[in-house]
Amino acid sequence: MKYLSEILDGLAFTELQGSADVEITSVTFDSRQVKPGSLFVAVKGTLVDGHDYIDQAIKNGAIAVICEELPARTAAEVDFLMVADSGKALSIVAANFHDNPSKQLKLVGVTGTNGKTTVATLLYQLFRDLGYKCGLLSTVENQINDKVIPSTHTTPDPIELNRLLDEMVAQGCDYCFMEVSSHAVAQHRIANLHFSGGIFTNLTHDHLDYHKTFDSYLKAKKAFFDGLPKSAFALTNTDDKNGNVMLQNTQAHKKSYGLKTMADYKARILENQFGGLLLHIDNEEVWFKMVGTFNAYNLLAVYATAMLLEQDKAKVLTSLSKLTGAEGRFEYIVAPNKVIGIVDYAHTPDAVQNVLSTIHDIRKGNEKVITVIGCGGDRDKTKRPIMARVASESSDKVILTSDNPRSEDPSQIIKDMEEGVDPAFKRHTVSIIDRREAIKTACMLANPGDIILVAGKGHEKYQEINGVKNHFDDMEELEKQFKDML
Ligand SMILES: CC(=O)N[C@H]1[C@@H](OP(=O)(O)OP(=O)(O)OC[C@H]2O[C@@H](n3ccc(=O)[nH]c3=O)[C@H](O)[C@@H]2O)O[C@H](CO)[C@@H](O)[C@@H]1O[C@H](C)C(=O)N[C@@H](C)C(=O)N[C@H](CCC(=O)O)C(=O)O
Ligand SMILES: Nc1ncnc2c1ncn2[C@@H]1O[C@H](COP(=O)(O)OP(=O)(O)OP(=O)(O)O)[C@@H](O)[C@H]1O
Ligand SMILES: N[C@H](CCC[C@H](N)C(=O)O)C(=O)O
Ligand SMILES: [Mg+2]
Repeated sequence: MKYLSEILDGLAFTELQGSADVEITSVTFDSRQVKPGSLFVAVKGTLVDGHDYIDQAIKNGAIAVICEELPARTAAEVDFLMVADSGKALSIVAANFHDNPSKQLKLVGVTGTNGKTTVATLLYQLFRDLGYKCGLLSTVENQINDKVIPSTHTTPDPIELNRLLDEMVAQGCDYCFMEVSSHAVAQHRIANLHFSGGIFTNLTHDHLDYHKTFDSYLKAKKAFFDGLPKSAFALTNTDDKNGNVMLQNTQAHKKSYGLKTMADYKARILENQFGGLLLHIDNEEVWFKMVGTFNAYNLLAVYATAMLLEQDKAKVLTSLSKLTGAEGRFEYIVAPNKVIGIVDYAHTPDAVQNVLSTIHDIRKGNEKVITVIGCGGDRDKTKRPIMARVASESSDKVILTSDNPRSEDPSQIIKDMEEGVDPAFKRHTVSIIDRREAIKTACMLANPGDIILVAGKGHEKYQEINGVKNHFDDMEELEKQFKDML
């Protein structure tokens, strides 16, 4: 419980109706979650306008409302505060309600199109191994020390986010490593958090359904770096085309990492094979368990962050060399007949390209590469033909299938993908709507030594069709098929 005046600290409001400094029991932006004594923040969303639910919030017991437009008639017993942007206001009141927990932790955010989960998870695993109490907020799961909390978003809403950070403080955490999605920046989910550092991995095509243009997608990512405080570090990948752009307007300490260009933290790949990576990193040669050039970038970003957080170099490299990263990222199994199955969360054109290039780099001879891939429904449609083109050009056989169709017709999603396949590659591309059947077919087509890539769903344990999430696990499907492959 907190007094309204405490929760409003730092919030600029233009008009106030009612003046009682009431006690607030909870803060919410969803009228359905309102309880007696709640502060309701009316936010204009992508589907509906929270202002239309103010009456319902009051009926459910709200005693204060923050909004951008005052309703025609306001209830006398309720405090109304008018603000320019309710989304921003929400992040301020959510942080105040929980006593600004981000200021009591060393909070490091990771942004970029690909690699956020991998980098944040490796940092969490590394700092746990170094003996610290830590939190993790990621696409796969949230963690507070060893407690696992299921995650619904890559970056939670401001209320959930501050609640989790508050619990981390209560559990004595020193650090929190979190993913910062572009949606989160655009929707002010991370506004008003105090970061000790920011990491940029890369920027390639994704989420154009939401951001409309690549430029506004870049601006959302950059806004995170622009907002970092002077005391923080801003660590960028200088090999990425937009790596230096990210640093242009930040007041944080500018730091860089890269494999190719001049950078503060450098690494070179000496060996890249199924068993792992041998890197020349900051003048040391170290074997890592993680595979592929993209993971060399992720490992280097993690190493640089650990150095910026003043950890011991030798301990960091020893610990990092043992880690395997997040679930469903280049996870592989080998069948009794030596067919290799890889599950990877590649769901952008660049990620598909990277994972297939890695497979080509590390396969021993001319083993066939069979790719099973789909694209999510109700998400960026423009990436569908490109993902299919990339997959067909870099595989010996491609099975186009369903990912999470959500509310869309799966056969239409597959048609959108087929449009991208060059006629020269059509012969080795088939479409099978049922993902289970698609994986089974890939296994039937594979000869000993061949490599099957099942892309797009990684760690996900469900397939969402028409609002229903049915149990589905790519690795489990591969394991079922592999058992009988003698
Ligand atoms: C498109 C999008 O990002 N939507 C997010 C957004 O919802 P919204 O504001 O559009 O919600 P809305 O349904 O229009 O409702 C508007 C307001 O009315 C309120 N309302 C609504 C109904 C009602 O009865 N009463 C009521 O008060 C709602 O609580 C809300 O405040 O804000 C919500 C709270 O933060 C999010 O849960 C929701 O995520 C949806 C479910 C989603 O799918 N988001 C994805 C695209 C997303 O955010 N992905 C990124 C990562 C992508 C990546 O990994 O790269 C993520 O960070 O997870
Ligand atoms: N540094 C990287 N550069 C390019 N591709 C990468 C990189 N790291 C991982 N990938 C590819 O992208 C996929 C997703 O990786 P990861 O989950 O770490 O990214 P993410 O940014 O968290 O994704 P999301 O936006 O869905 O949360 C991996 O399975 C791999 O195929
Ligand atoms: N975080 C990503 C996940 C995509 C994963 C893919 N399996 C899909 O459902 O589209 C997104 O929201 O776009
Ligand atoms: Mg992620």
